[in-house]
Amino acid sequence: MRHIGAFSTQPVFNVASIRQIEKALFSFEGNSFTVMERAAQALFKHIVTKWPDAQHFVILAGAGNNGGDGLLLAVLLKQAGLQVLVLDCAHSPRSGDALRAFEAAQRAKVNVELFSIEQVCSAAVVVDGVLGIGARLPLREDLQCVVHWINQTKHKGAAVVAIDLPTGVDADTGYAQQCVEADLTISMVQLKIGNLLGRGGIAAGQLINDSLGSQSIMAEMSLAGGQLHWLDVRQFVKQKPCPRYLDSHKGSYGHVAVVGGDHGYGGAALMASEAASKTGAGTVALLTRWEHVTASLVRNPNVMAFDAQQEQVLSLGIRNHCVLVLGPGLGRARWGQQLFTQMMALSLPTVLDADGLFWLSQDSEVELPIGSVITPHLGEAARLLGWQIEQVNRSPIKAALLLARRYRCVVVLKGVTTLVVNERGDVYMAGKSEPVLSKGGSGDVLSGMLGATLAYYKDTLEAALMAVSWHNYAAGEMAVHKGVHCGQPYDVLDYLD
Ligand SMILES: NC(=O)C1=CN([C@@H]2O[C@H](COP(=O)(O)OP(=O)(O)OC[C@H]3O[C@@H](n4cnc5c(N)ncnc54)[C@H](O)[C@@H]3O)[C@@H](O)[C@H]2O)[C@@H](O)CC1
Ligand SMILES: Nc1ncnc2c1ncn2[C@@H]1O[C@H](COP(=O)(O)OP(=O)(O)O)[C@@H](O)[C@H]1O
Ligand SMILES: [K+]
Repeated sequence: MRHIGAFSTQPVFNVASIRQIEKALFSFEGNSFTVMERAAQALFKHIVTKWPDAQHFVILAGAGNNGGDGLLLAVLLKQAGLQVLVLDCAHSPRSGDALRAFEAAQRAKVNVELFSIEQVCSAAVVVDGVLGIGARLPLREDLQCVVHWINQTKHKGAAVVAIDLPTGVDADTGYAQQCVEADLTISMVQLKIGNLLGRGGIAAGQLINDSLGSQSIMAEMSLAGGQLHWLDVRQFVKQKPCPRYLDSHKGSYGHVAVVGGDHGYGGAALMASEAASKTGAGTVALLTRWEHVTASLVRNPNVMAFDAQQEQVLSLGIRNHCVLVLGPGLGRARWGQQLFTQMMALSLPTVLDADGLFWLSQDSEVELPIGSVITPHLGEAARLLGWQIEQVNRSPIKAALLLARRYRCVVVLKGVTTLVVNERGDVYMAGKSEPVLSKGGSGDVLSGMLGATLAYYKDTLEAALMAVSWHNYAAGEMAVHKGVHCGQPYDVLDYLD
């Protein structure tokens, strides 16, 4: 556990660290098979708790220890008087604990058949014990058939449980081309990156981690990849994004200046400024094209709207100790470029988003002001790094870390699960899939929210985590009330209270 402000987060590990923890756990317990037995008990407990009426189970078991867990689970289900069939997917001989588990299943007279794509399945629950953290991708062709069969079975109505992680997901990155789509994933020992990020985060379904007793031995271990954290958005939002106190005034909550909105893109700047205000900034100014000033005043009279080209705007709209949100709708023409240069020269903590990131990528000399945050999506991160988008998709943590070090700032790498990373190398993963956010404008709202939290919190990382969590959580609430199609990016702001 790590504490950020009043909140705790869960540690997440790469495969190398999980192997280290497992090794320590095996030596603490005296042998590894005991741990596999405990894994099977944990699986049994979680599955019968979730599906108390299920009578019929099918378990797909691979050659490794993930299959071993599945085989021992089959023994427990049989002993409980339930119907269970193991479909054997091992195309190499079993050894070690996996072999012992297979022998235990045979002794218990568990029904084991060789997997065939023609197999008809009427089970209520199908368990994926094909591959765990030992998987090397791409999947061999026969295992691709197994994955396809499991997903087809799910479409016919069975519930799917993945042991440790869905087969087909890369445990170190969450990347997958074809993978099992689980309803429930029971992660063993500790959370892995692949349980949370990218395709892996979606394919996991509901995620439970069972530490199998590893918690107590981890305190003394120094682990590679120990800087990774999972943040439960629901826990973070117990505190309002910018909590208000009784003896406060507008100056207590800081000033945010949103800069952007070239011709055609006024909406982006309007949404960002509205977001800053509704998130709780004390005062908000919008510096935009004069054509957008009236629209802003009509929609949000609380936001001071200025023509960015007027000389005196700098003294009116931008104040000492204020935070800038630079980029929403800034555009890639001369107007945007000039504003970018002018604003960077002020050395104020800045949220750099959208076209602000474009201008950043065009100028290798720029140094970001202290306390700044950049908010790229995968494409913007790829442009800043000179990578292909697919490269960022496959290695998002590496990409975010490189950006945080290069620009000496906090990086919010946006996606279904968003990464928040600082220069020191702390990595936070936050958010669950909210397809209602997959609409132009969602990023603009987030950048405005970030402006407000950055003005409020002393700690830049905490500010970023607060905005990202609230954005994701409020989107979920908004989707319930307005629907995933009708809900608009700015509607998120009605669910912050
Ligand atoms: N006592 C134990 O050993 C414990 C094991 N655990 C389980 O063990 C798993 C790790 O076990 P393993 O290290 O045996 O790894 P896996 O069970 O993930 O699989 C390794 C096997 O799959 C094969 N394989 C890998 N990639 C493949 C591909 N693309 N196509 C075809 N075959 C492929 C390998 O050659 C090897 O035979 C964890 O995920 C977890 O489920 C945990 O439950 C903790 C306790
Ligand atoms: N399916 C999704 N699940 C969760 N969050 C999402 C999803 N789709 C988009 N988002 C979030 O919405 C925002 C989109 O930002 P961005 O791509 O910059 O949009 P825009 O530039 O159009 O405003 C990000 O915060 C991203 O994390
Ligand atoms: K699995």
